[in-house]
Amino acid sequence: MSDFSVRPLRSDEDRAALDLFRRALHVKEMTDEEWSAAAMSFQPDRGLGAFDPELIGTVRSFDSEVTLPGGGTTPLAAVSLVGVRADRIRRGVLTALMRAQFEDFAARGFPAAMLHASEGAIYGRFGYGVAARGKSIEVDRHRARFRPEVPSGGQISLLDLEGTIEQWPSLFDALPRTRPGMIARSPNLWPGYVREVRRSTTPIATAVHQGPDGTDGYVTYTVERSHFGAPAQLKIQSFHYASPDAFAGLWRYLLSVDLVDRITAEKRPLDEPVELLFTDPRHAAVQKTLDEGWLRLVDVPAMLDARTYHGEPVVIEVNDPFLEHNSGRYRLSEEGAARTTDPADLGLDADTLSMLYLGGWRASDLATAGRVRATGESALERADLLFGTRVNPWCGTFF
Ligand SMILES: CC(=O)SCCNC(=O)CCNC(=O)[C@H](O)C(C)(C)COP(=O)(O)OP(=O)(O)OC[C@H]1O[C@@H](n2cnc3c(N)ncnc32)[C@H](O)[C@@H]1OP(=O)(O)O
Repeated sequence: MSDFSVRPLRSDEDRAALDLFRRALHVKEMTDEEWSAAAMSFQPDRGLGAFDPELIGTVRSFDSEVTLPGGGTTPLAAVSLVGVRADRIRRGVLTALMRAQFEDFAARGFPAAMLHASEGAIYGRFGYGVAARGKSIEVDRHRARFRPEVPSGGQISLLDLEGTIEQWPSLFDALPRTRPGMIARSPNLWPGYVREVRRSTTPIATAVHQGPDGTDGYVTYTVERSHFGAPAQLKIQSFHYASPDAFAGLWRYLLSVDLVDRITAEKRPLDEPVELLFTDPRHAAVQKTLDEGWLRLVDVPAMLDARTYHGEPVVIEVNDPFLEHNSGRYRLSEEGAARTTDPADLGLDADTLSMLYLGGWRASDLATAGRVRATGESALERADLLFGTRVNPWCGTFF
């Protein structure tokens, strides 16, 4: 066990911390020019470093808010840039950084945190769970045909690169965040996206859909092929919409783009019905499903009380060894959530609670995998209904 301490990073240490993170992901350090652009993405005072006395590990976060089941929102700390120097791993550095970061979130009034994980085995021990999953899809453009009842959609207009960059934030912000798990995009996020767009070697296009009440959806994409005449792939990068008309209208547009063979999208909501647009649903194939958002309930009682529930009450017993003050029994009902001494219907660990919380998994399925311990079938049936949501959770923003 090495000796190290954790403290907030000073702003003059931010560049070294970002380079440390990049090296941990096997990416080269930044040039001066890259750093001056990257620095704009940093929310001040949100980095932590581990020192021995050199900088050996780092974590960062920025302020956001997340949509909850029932439509409410709550402040969320979005966690990113997690890395430990390769010669200092597996000595508890990340564990110490996670602990300090949760203390910081509690002090700042963030009851929940979210991240996208580089590997699936890292974060469960800290109470993060796969709260949202996404699917990668591929549409065969030459064979897919729209079913007759699919809405025809409204008017589509294309933005040029500068229009995309300028209008992107307002396009995103104007659309409702309808799914549990969707987060607000901090102004700090956009410079990073803009850098990627400008660096892209293929043109990035944004198609905007106009419904009866104005803009109600957009899709950003690029088309790639290895050489002229080779099969071309249209890659969807962002796709947000507020109505079935916009969803169908944008898909109609995508299939109309010339010189394209396949259309692909990654990490789309699991229940987004792309295949149901086509006469043969197999022409929209699901390639894989992946974790899309890892959630941590930092303040379990506050978060349990912040979402809505349906049906008969359930008492859960939460085991949270990393944030022990969250452990205990909670009664969940349509009236809300409160600590209780009543006997528990279900027992589960904090990471599993995160998986249930946004409605992305059923308690019954988690019980089948041994992640939920239930007193009986009726407890599971009640819990399935209680935690269930109308639509699947989805974060929809990479950070
Ligand atoms: C949100 C994001 O930014 S995701 C990006 C995460 N960063 C990376 O993937 C970069 C490369 N990896 C790293 O920098 C480091 O290996 C980290 C950050 C993943 C882990 O840091 P470490 O300081 O080694 O973690 P720490 O020593 O605290 O490990 C705690 C426990 O988690 C386990 N663990 C840590 N990383 C991993 C992993 N990648 N796979 C499996 N288990 C892991 C350890 O074995 C240890 O288990 P134990 O308590 O049973 O002994």
